[in-house]
Amino acid sequence: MTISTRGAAKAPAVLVLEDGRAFRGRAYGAVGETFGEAVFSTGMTGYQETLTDPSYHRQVVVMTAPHVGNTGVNDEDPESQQIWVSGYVVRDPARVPSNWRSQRSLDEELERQGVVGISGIDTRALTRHLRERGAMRVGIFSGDAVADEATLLARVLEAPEMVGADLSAEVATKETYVVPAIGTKKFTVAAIDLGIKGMTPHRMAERGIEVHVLPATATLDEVYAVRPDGVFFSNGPGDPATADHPVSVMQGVLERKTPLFGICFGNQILGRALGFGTYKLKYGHRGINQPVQDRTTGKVEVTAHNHGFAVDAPLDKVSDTEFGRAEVSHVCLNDQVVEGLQLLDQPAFSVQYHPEAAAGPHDAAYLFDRFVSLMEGQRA
Ligand SMILES: NC(=O)CC[C@H](N)C(=O)O
Repeated sequence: MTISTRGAAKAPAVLVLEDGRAFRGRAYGAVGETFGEAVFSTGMTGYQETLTDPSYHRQVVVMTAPHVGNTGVNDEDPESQQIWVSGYVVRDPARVPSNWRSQRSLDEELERQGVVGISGIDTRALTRHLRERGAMRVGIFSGDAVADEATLLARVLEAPEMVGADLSAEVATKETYVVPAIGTKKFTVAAIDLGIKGMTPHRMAERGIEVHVLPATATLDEVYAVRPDGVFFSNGPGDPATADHPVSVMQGVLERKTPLFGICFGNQILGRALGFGTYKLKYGHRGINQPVQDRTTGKVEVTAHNHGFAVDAPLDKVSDTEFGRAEVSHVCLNDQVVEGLQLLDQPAFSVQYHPEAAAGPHDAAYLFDRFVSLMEGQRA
């Protein structure tokens, strides 16, 4: 076996936060420069699913797990056609990937896709900094891009902020495509792609749903042209306060009382469609072990998260909205953030986290069955 020396051969690199704090390490993946919002993920597995989740577009992901890349990269696990993170930060990359499914190393894959990363920095110190000061803009510079810190800081300060970013159209499909039902087809769902992960239509297909995945720009007429039994709004990058078009399409779906399900960005859009606000969390929830309570059953589930914004809805009362009574159905037990909404007078609900999570945990998979029940109820 050849022990790779790639990591050792890599160029010096520096990570500069917008408040001036800097960390020095070595290049990881592509050499060059990149910018984004610095966020940390606490997942110890599932790095391929993280990297290819379109919701991470324009974010530089800091892995709190110290050892990343151990199982290499395969062509089966990605959630989309490409890596979407704008940069990647790891403490100690695996020098030798080891897994029967591995086809190449993570370092090679990042390089192949032109994703600039940095390794060998104190990711604990960086994470604590982000936890105390909040998510902020960052730049990673390696090779010829390295310059004095004042120059690099000025470049970071020129990069766009996440607040106010309207990004769904940049990551969503341009053309409608269909994911066929597995086995007997029972339902048709129109899924609005705001940055959808591949596993989401798959989880529906497993339940006999034929999924028509529509571009983010789809109109209400285009949604109803597929004659849907249910409408789904996906996860996606950016600030939900900018998502005016999907909000108005969703309001049209709610007026028609078609069964509706939303995940993550889709939950924020339901919040807005009902008249609630959204706000930016200090540093967000990203990882695969977040405790959420389903208040409709009292059960606690361990769940996968990736959100930097949240819905501002009252936890302690039923709200009267334009579309009838609504309540907070799920809440995060770490910080009481709203993690789900449901309407009481019509078949619509959403969650802020990821029941489709390919890398697990799968505690929340029942939510897809809930969506099926709503569509069954409509037919009865
Ligand atoms: N995964 C998502 O859909 C994220 C939604 C939104 N971009 C947020 O950060 O909160």
